[in-house]
Amino acid sequence: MEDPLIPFVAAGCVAAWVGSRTILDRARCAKRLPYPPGPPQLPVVGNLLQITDFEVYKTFAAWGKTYGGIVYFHLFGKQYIVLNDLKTVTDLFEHRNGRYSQRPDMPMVGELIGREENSIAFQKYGQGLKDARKLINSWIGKSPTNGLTPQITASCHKFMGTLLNDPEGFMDNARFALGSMSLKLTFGINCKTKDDPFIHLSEKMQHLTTKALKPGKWLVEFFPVCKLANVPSWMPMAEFKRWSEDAKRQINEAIHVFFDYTRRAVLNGEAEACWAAGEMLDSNGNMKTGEEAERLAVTCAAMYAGAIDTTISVLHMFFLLMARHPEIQRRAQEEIDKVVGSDRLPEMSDRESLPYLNRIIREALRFAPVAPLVVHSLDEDDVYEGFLIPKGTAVLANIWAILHNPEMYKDPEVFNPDRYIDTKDRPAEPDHSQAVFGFGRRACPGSHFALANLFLDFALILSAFNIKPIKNSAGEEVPPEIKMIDGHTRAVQPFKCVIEPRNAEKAQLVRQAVSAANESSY
Ligand code: HEM
Repeated sequence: MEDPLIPFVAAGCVAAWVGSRTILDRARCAKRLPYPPGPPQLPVVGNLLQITDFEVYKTFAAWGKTYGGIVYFHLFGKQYIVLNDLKTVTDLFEHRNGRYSQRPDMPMVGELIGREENSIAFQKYGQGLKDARKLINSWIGKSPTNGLTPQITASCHKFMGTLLNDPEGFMDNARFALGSMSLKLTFGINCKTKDDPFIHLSEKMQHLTTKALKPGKWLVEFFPVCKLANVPSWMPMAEFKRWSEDAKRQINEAIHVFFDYTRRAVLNGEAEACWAAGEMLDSNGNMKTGEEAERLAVTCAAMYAGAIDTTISVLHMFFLLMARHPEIQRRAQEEIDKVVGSDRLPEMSDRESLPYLNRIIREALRFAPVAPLVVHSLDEDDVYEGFLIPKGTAVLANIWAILHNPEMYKDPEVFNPDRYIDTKDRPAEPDHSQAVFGFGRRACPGSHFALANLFLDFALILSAFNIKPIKNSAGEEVPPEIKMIDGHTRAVQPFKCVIEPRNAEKAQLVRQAVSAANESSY
C-alpha cells in the first residue's frame, strides 16, 4: 500500500467492520440461502493471501476446477463472486441483464477521482448511462463501420507510413495512430505528432485512471465503512486523498479542454465534421449548456478512454504473434495476395473474402483477452442455482477462463487460427471471441469499430510488410517472449521485432496511400 492511513485507526475500523459484517452475514446465511462455494477464508482478511498471483484470473480459473462455475470469496469483508464459465456468465449477465448491469462501488476510481460521473465505463447504471450508450451507438454501434471507412482507412495508411519510416518505433506509432484517429473523429482535433498537447492530455487521463485502478494499491478500496474516503485531505497520512483530489481536477479539466476546443470551432463556424460538433447544438441551433453539455463532454471523452488501451493491446499482440509464427504470417500473406493482387493494398471491402485473416483476428482476441476480468454488480439480492448473490457484490466474469477452457479449446495456450475449422481429425472449436467485449447491457459499444479497425490494420501490415524476430549476436533469430503487464486491461510489455517492406512495389503502394491520406481531410 502506498498510502497507509494511521495504522491503528485502520486496524480498529477493520476489526469493527469485519466483525459486524461477519455477524450480519452469518445471521443472513442462517436465515437464508448459502453463498456459492469458494476456498476457505481466514478471519478478517478473507481470501487475500490466496490471490497474490499477478495473473489473478488464473487463480480464479483454478478455483473453478474445485468449486465450479460460480465461486465466492471476500477480501476484508468485501464480497466477490467469480463466474468461470460461459453458461454462468450468459445466465447472469445476459439473461438477467436488467439486474446485473450495475458497476460495484469502487471508492478510488469511482468516487474519489470522480469516474462515476466523468466516464462511461465506471458510471452507475441508470438513465444517464443509457442515454450515453445510445449516443455512442449512433456513432459507432452499428456493423461494420457506420460510414467511417474513409477515416479509418486514412488513419491506417498513415500508420503504415510510420512502419516504413520508423519501424523500430512501431509500438508508440501504433498508439499515436489510434489516439489521433480517436481525437479527430470525436473532436475534429488534428494531431500531427506524438508530442501534440492533446495527445499528452489524453494519455494523462489514461494514466491517472490506470493508477487509480491498480489492484491492492489503495487501502480505501477495502474499507468503505471506515469512510476513509471522507478523511480530510490535510491529514498527514491522507496522501491518497490529496492525490485523488488532484487527479479528479486534472481529469475534469482535460474533459473540458477537448470539448471547449470543438465548441469554439463550432461558434466560429470552423468546426470539422466530428461527433462532438454534430451533437453540440440543440434542435433550435442553440449551443447546449449546463447538464446536457456536461453529459455530452463526458461521453465524448470516453471514446479515447474506451478505444486506446484495448485496441492497442490487440495490435501490439498481433506484431508479437506474427514475429513468433512465420508460417501463419506466410499463409495470411498468400491469402491476401490471392484476393487483393499485387497492384493495390487491401481495403475494408475485402473483409469477407479473407477467412484465414479473420480467424487470426478471432484467435488473437481469444489467445490474449484484453480485459481478462470484467466486473458487474447488482442493486438487489439475487438467487442462482440455490445460492445467494448479495446486492452490491462485485461479480467478475472470468473471460480468460472462458477462452482458455481446455474442455472447449485444445491446447488453449497455443495460438492456432485453424482451431475454428473442421479437420479430418477434429471438429471446429467454437468462436466465443466476442466475449472479450463484455456482456449484456454493459457490453463494449465500440466492438464493431474496433474489429473493423483491427481488420484493416492487420490486412495492410501483412500485405505490405514482413514481421520477423530480431537476431542475436550469433545471427540467430530470437522470437520475442510473450510478457504482459497486468492492469484493468492487459498490455504487451515493450518488445522488439524487425518490420520491413515485402518488396519495393509494396513500399511504393504504401507511400502512395500515405500521400493520399495526408492530402485528404481525414
Ligand atoms: C479490441 C478493442 C476493445 C476491447 C477488447 C474492448 C473491451 C471492452 C470491455 C471488456 C468492456 C466492459 C464490458 C462489460 O462491462 O461487460 C468495454 C466497455 C467499453 N468500451 Fe470497449 N473495448 C474495445 C474497444 C473499444 C472502442 C474502440 C471503444 C470506443 C471507440 C470502446 C468504448 C467502450 C466504452 C465506452 C465502454 C463502457 C461501456 C459501459 O460501461 O457501459 N471500446 N470494452
